Amino acid sequence: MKITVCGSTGRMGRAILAIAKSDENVKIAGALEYDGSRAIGTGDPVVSSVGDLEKFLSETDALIDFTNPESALRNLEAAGKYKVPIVIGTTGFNEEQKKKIAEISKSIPVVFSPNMSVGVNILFKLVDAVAKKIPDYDIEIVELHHNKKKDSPSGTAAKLAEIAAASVGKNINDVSVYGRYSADAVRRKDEIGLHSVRAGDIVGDHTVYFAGPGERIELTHRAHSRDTFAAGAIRAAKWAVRRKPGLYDMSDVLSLK
Ligand SMILES: NC(=O)C1=CN([C@@H]2O[C@H](COP(=O)(O)OP(=O)(O)OC[C@H]3O[C@@H](n4cnc5c(N)ncnc54)[C@H](OP(=O)(O)O)[C@@H]3O)[C@@H](O)[C@H]2O)C=CC1
Ligand SMILES: O=C(O)C1=N[C@H](C(=O)O)C[C@H](O)C1
Repeated sequence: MKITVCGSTGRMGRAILAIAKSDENVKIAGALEYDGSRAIGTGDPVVSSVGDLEKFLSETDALIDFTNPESALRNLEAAGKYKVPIVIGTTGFNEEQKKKIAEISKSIPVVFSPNMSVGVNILFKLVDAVAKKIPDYDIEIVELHHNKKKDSPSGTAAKLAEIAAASVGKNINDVSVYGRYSADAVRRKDEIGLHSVRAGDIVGDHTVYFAGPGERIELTHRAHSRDTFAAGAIRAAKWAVRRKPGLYDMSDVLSLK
């Protein structure tokens, strides 16, 4: 399978290329960076401009994107034009951008997930199960990431909150609270709080708290290495090339549904 990676010199792009190089079933068709990046023309494989994406797509079985929401949408449109399946690991999309992703997935397979690790996708299931059993317990989510991360809360924390809210019969837009900085920050009963820590080189930790009278449950996932996300992205790409057009996530890839 031939893959092209957008955001190839980023933290995730480098991890994906390293894993792809050690997989005899994967060939790297393209390693792309934004037009004007100092990385262009350097590296092994040589980094090319995303401006040439269409040229690479004709030789690509699956595109993998770990960039930012704006460039991911441009790359998705090109993938749609060339009918190339795409794996989107990028996070931080707004509702309108998510609608665009859903629209283009009518013509190509799109695997779109804020977290490609096996463990976090199991955590999604655990949170749903626990929330349904104890819907009256207070739910709070804390995520920790490295000090270079742009979006907050993490895409994973946002998804955990969405799942927890739906599991107790709420819409996350009605109950989410981001941090608490106020002289009047007393918790409302149905709030779901999301809190972000940015420090050092933390790869990514997520904890969901369920707190009730005299006790609490903490469900925590800690990523030790970006390899877990990178391996998941490559697994998703291999899976996507055998699928019909549609919007999929890692629970489809991992058969967790
Ligand atoms: N789904 C998952 O499992 C995971 C998702 N992520 C998400 O992936 C995204 C990337 O994370 P990370 O690798 O840490 O971030 P980085 O900033 O390290 O990497 C992003 C890369 O994309 C490059 N880039 C920017 N614009 C373009 C463009 N138009 N075309 C091609 N490349 C471009 C950046 O270049 P430059 O730095 O020069 O701007 C950079 O090299 C984030 O949204 C993050 O939240 C991260 C880990 C796991
Ligand atoms: O930016 C990161 O690093 C990560 N981003 C993803 C997110 O926003 O959820 C996944 C992972 O936690 C690492």
